[in-house]
Amino acid sequence: MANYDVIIKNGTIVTADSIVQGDIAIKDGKIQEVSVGKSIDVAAEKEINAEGLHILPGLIDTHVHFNEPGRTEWEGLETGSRGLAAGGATSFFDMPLNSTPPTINKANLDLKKACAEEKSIVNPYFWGGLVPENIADLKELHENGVIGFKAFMSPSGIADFNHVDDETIFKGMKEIASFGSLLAVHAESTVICDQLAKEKQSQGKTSARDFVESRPIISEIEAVRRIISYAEATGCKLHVVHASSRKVVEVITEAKQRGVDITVETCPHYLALTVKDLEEKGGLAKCCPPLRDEDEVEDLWAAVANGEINVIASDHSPAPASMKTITDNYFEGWGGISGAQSTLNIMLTEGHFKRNLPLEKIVELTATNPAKLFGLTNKGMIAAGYDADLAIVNLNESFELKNEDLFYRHQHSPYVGMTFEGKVTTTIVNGEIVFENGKIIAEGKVNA
Ligand SMILES: NC(=O)N[C@H]1NC(=O)NC1=O
Ligand SMILES: [Zn+2]
Ligand SMILES: [Zn+2]
Repeated sequence: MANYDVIIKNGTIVTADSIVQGDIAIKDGKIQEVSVGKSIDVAAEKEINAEGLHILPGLIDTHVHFNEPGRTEWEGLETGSRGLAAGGATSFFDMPLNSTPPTINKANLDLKKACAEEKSIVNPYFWGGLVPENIADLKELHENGVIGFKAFMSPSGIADFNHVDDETIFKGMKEIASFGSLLAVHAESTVICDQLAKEKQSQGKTSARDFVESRPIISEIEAVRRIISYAEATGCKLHVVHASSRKVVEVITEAKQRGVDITVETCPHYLALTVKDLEEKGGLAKCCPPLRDEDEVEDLWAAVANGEINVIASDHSPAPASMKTITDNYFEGWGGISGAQSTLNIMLTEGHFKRNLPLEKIVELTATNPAKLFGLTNKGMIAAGYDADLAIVNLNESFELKNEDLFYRHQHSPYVGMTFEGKVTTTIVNGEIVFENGKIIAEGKVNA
């Protein structure tokens, strides 16, 4: 009789504060024992030899758009969660848009939960939406387990998910504060972006550079400053998603120092791609806020290294290839990066290997902080009692990402063609191996 379900032997165990050599024993979906310096010699149903491999807490991707139900032809819970598993992620927080209906009331949340229950091969969590029409629904969404609320301060690109006016922000934040949840914001200034876009388009200026100039860093800063004021006026906890520049992060850091309860996310694309990629790759590299120039990328890495960023998340927001094709007008075509499978690859290649970012820091930003900030008390850590959500990585293996490696509904990504150092060999979710040596092996799931 096996005492454990799985034992991972002789791996290099990476947490947010240490790197040690040891064994990990798993039973009933939980880490039962982590043994450093002494092997666990107990029978197990499955033994994984992790000699020469690194074991990280599975990534918790706090920002994905899996678009199901209703827009599954763009991306779905099955394909999206497979992409995550292949990239070493074991949990995700799905955004309230671009599914139809959007997650703006309990009935819609229930629909999404049912889809995820049936199809996701990693742990699903959900954001609720804050839109001008649903302040009365926020409390019930909170009581039904949403992670927090997401609002757009500028148009979302989706007809059934309206962006918030200032009055909605204020009322919504007051309401969210009353039951102790938090608001995540897409912070770009509607006025600045709309006016600049109109000017550009009326002059026939529609290049990649024109598009980027129509959504300048100051537009993010204006929106972030405004929302910080509302946070201070209402006492609502705030999380700013996808900051594209350290200049945006600095405004947040200054507010933190004043005692504002605020955190900030950035995404791999702002750390690995530039306007040049937008020019060369076209729609594949289009997103909002847009990619910035090289000096901004270096500054953002400095912010990551210095602890000014709380969370790295993918903002995976794909669309069919036809919607990502841009011929000459960059104001057309879907804005959203297809990238959930590559977050760890980018953090390892561009962060650890190229810029000496410690592995512990990568774990902190992709797993430990997300778990702590959003109340996932059993996740984001490798220690006895925690959920057995793990990514096993071979840091000595490199590979070039190919379209056919992607598990998404649409096999494209701006990261295709990049050579990554470090490859995920195995992903374990709640003690079950869901991905191993290039293959999804989750049992009992749709088409697994
Ligand atoms: N609706 C949606 O997914 N929007 C996302 N895409 C993007 O590039 N930025 C976003 O906020
Ligand atoms: Zn956004
Ligand atoms: Zn998003």
